[in-house]
Amino acid sequence: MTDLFAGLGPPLPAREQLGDGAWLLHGHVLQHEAALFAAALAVAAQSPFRRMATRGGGMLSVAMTNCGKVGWISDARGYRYDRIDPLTGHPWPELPSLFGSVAREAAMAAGYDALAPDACLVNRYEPRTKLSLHQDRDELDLAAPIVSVSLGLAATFLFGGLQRNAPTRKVRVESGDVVVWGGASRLAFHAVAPLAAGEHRLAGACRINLTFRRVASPA
Ligand SMILES: O=C(O)CCC(=O)C(=O)O
Ligand SMILES: [Fe+2]
Repeated sequence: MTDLFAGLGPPLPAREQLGDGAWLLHGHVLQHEAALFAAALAVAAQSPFRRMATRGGGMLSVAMTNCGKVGWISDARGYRYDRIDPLTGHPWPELPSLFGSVAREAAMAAGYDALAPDACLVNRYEPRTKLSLHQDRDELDLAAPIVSVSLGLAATFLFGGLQRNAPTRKVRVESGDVVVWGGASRLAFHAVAPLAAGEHRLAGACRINLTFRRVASPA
């Protein structure tokens, strides 16, 4: 009998461990893919994607926007969170309710308490753009995990250790995948390799990533 699945390799596990307290949840939000993508576009219709400057005088290659109580920004003064979008002069768009429920649930699926995000950074990667090795460390609340949702073109995500020079693990992240890191891995270095060209049925030639964070400690 012909094996229809011959050559496809073993099926991916639902949950792949990337480090202590760090998990890649394969296809975890695939059933919400279209709605999440539409909600991200609605956010960008209010607060457009833009490339941000860096303190060093450069520019991030990835275009970004935010929704939630506070948004992450970078400019000549450095990195910080702000309630106001400097481009529009208005508060960032509200966090769509689907974003809140997905972040809450994905944190729990990775073994954390429900996450109540007060910030969502929306990154738009076009072919050849990348995110260099960094830590997410501008948040006051380091007890809450980071929940990162991939949509659109697949990318190579690099997950390292607590030191910049620690070896990194490279994993492919596809639309609908979620990476959650917290606890002992909360300050792990991570990066996104330059995006390969391609065409995604929903997103076209780009990848959108939603990074949900708890910036302020709960009152
Ligand atoms: O795009 C990703 O997968 C990671 C995003 C990220 O690390 C960040 O926005 O800080
Ligand atoms: Fe990050």
